[in-house]
Amino acid sequence: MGMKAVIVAEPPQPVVICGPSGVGKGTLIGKLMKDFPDKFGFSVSHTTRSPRVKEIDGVHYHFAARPVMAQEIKEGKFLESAEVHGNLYGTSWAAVEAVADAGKICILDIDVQGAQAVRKSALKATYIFIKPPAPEEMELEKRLRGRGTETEEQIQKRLRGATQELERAKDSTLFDHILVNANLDQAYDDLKALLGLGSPAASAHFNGTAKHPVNGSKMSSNGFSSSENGSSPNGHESVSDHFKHAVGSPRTNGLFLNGSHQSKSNGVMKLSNSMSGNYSHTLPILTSSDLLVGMHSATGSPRAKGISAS
Ligand SMILES: Nc1nc2c(ncn2[C@@H]2O[C@H](COP(=O)(O)OP(=O)(O)O)[C@@H](O)[C@H]2O)c(=O)[nH]1
Ligand SMILES: Nc1ncnc2c1ncn2[C@@H]1O[C@H](COP(=O)(O)OP(=O)(O)O)[C@@H](O)[C@H]1O
Repeated sequence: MGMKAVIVAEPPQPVVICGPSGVGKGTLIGKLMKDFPDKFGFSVSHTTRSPRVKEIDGVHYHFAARPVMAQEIKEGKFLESAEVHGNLYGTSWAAVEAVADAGKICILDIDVQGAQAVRKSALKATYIFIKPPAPEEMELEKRLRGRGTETEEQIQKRLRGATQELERAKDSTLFDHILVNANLDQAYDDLKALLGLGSPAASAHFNGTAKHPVNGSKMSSNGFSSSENGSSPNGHESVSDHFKHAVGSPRTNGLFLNGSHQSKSNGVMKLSNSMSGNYSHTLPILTSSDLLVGMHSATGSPRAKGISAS
């Protein structure tokens, strides 16, 4: 029997996390990154807003001057960008590729406009909206004040934005899952379940399109810079096979793409030999049109073109 080259199956598609300011996105993502550092990678966005005290350039955000970022957006370096609360925010292609190249699942913390743009882009992803418990605006205000990172004016801007985001998410077909962050521990467990971490049953709807509201109740913690202890939750070992074998997902340059690829193509594509599993070749990235060929073909379709044994 002949050797068959297949596209390496890992990692599965990126996860887009949205939700109003103060709902706990950063906190939940921080926990996920801390408990599963080898599995998830954070897409470090660019922003023109000023860093908060504990924020580190290149870790939480790439803090950028507006003219520089605006220019880079023009040059096509961004997968999406949006004006949020009076500042520019954007996801660079490099940010998601860095995570994909590391073989990890990319987590994007972006606003609803960003999520809509990603939906329209070539990147294939799973979309989760995080909601506060009722009364929603009051809870957000309490959390934002508790976080203590914004001025009064900024808090007001965020609350106005929150009302809009909650409204937009309501009837939206954009999100695959809606998760209520009432109790933090519960919400984190729910998030892990949605991501297929924990119970095999949970992973089944990871790729589903049905809305999946999940509830919890209350508690608090910090985001990335939190001082939570290092104990990992249960479920670490029972990571679903879904994460190890993303069957049939087209992968180009480390990314899962839907339609036409917009920019960038200077990386390498990892291929593995189906006989040996983890044995991998690299080949120069193909052109966009080459990448589209066979995108919808099943796993295992031979992609012999350009393979160079390494
Ligand atoms: N479109 C888009 N939104 C982003 C990006 N990075 C962050 N955001 C969103 O911008 C909003 C403000 O983020 P941030 O300034 O960190 O404030 P916070 O939400 O109050 O913690 C949030 O809704 C983020 O999800 C990005 O790269 N693109
Ligand atoms: N379930 C929760 N209950 C109460 N407070 C929470 C909860 N989740 C997060 N927080 C707190 O709310 C504040 C905002 O959370 P953060 O993660 O910064 O939100 P976001 O990134 O969505 O703006 C933080 O001080 C955080 O500790």
